[in-house]
Amino acid sequence: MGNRKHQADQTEELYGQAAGAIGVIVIVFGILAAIKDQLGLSWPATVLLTVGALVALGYLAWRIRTAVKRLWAREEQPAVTRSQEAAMAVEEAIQAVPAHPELTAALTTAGAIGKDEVIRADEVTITTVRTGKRYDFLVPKGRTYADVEKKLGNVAGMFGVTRLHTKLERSRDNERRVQLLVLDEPPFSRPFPAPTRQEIAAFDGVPLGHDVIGELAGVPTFDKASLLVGGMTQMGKTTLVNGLITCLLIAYGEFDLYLLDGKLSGLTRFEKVAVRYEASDNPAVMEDMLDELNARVERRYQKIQDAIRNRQPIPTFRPVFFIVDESADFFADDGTPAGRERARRVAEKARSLVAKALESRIATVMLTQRPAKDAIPVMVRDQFLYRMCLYVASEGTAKVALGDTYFETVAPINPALLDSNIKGQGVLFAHGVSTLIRGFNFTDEFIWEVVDEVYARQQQALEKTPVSPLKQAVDLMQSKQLDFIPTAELAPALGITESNTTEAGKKLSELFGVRVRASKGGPKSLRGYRLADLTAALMSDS
Ligand SMILES: Nc1ncnc2c1ncn2[C@@H]1O[C@H](COP(=O)(O)OP(=O)(O)OP(=O)(O)O)[C@@H](O)[C@H]1O
Repeated sequence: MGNRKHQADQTEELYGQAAGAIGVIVIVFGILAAIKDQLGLSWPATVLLTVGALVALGYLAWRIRTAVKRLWAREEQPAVTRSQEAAMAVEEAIQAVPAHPELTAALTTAGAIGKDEVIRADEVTITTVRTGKRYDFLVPKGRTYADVEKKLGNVAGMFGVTRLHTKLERSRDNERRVQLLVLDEPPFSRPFPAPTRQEIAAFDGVPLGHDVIGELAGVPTFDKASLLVGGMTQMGKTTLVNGLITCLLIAYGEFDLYLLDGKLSGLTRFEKVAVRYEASDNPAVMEDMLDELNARVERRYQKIQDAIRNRQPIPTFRPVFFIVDESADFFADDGTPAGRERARRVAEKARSLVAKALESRIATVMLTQRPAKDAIPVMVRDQFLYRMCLYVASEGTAKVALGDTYFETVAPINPALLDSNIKGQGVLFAHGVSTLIRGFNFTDEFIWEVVDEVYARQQQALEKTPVSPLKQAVDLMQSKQLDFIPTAELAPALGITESNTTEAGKKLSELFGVRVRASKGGPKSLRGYRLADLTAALMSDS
């Protein structure tokens, strides 16, 4: 039934098409006849001419249609095409250069680079150094060294080590370059030999210790800077500061050293070359030293003001280092009203001194084994530009030494995670950068040799100073081998005939022209002068 209907439909269509064809032929024939009639041509010529004209018209229509299409395409497509082209180019480039599998996986998982980014294998160099491996590579375009620095803890984890096992260095030539050191074993598992004089002298700044690969590390300068060192007892603070003073004596040029040895014997090796050395844990002694140094600051500021007023260049002052071992004791009070008042004064004077170090070139180094919140007043702590923390039991204690916001800084190192059995290691935080270092442990012989050399230099300089009442006093004491001379004995030697000791003291002060600390000394505890103080006054410029 369906078949028969289909056949009927086909026959019907055939009839329709035949009728249409007959119609078209009749029309064409009519048109050709009309043309023939008009042009007076023969039948073959009329047919050929008409076909030729129709073909030419069809070709023209085709040309116009393609031209219009191309024009539209050009207007609509460029943005899409270009971005597609760029994406294809990137993809091709990525496919062309293989990614470094280890670094790419570590950095993407750590979140230092994006999931769709890679570290190109041809931009990675891996070198084996004596303590581990150094990866030198470029982060993808649009990223910088800081992206890795911010995630250093996570990156270390990806290498199966801790933040303590890593060291990151930035390059001077390219913001994208990262130099990542990954240690094979915990830092400072093996001691590094103490540096030679040449190495210390060649260091660009003041070295404080070795870094984890055994290179010298420290601070660029102590000009306009002070250092606070915290760490639990027996962790190596005193050894570290002995190393620091030794390095300063070797390479920092001429400077005045004021030492307050709260541990009584921690800094004694340097007494010979110090302008003032006090072995005491008495806050009164601290206050007296602070008064002396603050007076120096005042004199220096006076000179700066005078220079500015007179439109003269600002004088360059001789650097001064005030080093206080076990400083927390000096801020403690004995519970009495007088003790509390003194503690308040000491804190204020210390704050003032550290704050004013900026222009007066007086740098303070304070060490404390009790970096508890109240051990060193916050107003004093806040003034230190450089911070160092050796092993402490908790992150909270580390914050006291390194600053309350330390753990929010870039790539911090937690001192509570240090191995307390490896003495002298600590976190140095300077100019926003944390470096794990281990202080030098110089032999006594090395330190004595350096001290003796500096002492000899100081004596030579002393001999060359022009004759003055101060110089006469120093010469007199040296010739008599006296460490202390009572006022009553010194005054007549310098031509003062006053018999009253107080008056004689005043006249001596006028004669010296600078403030020299008079103190009690000698077997009878008489008022007089110490050789160290007279020498210091003679040597110091202000
Ligand atoms: N860098 C180092 N290398 C090897 N040994 C060190 C180092 N630093 C310190 N030590 C050793 O650690 C011990 C403690 O050192 P030091 O007296 O300097 O510590 P400290 O923190 O000042 O102690 P305290 O606060 O109790 O006075 C000493 O025996 C010292 O020799």
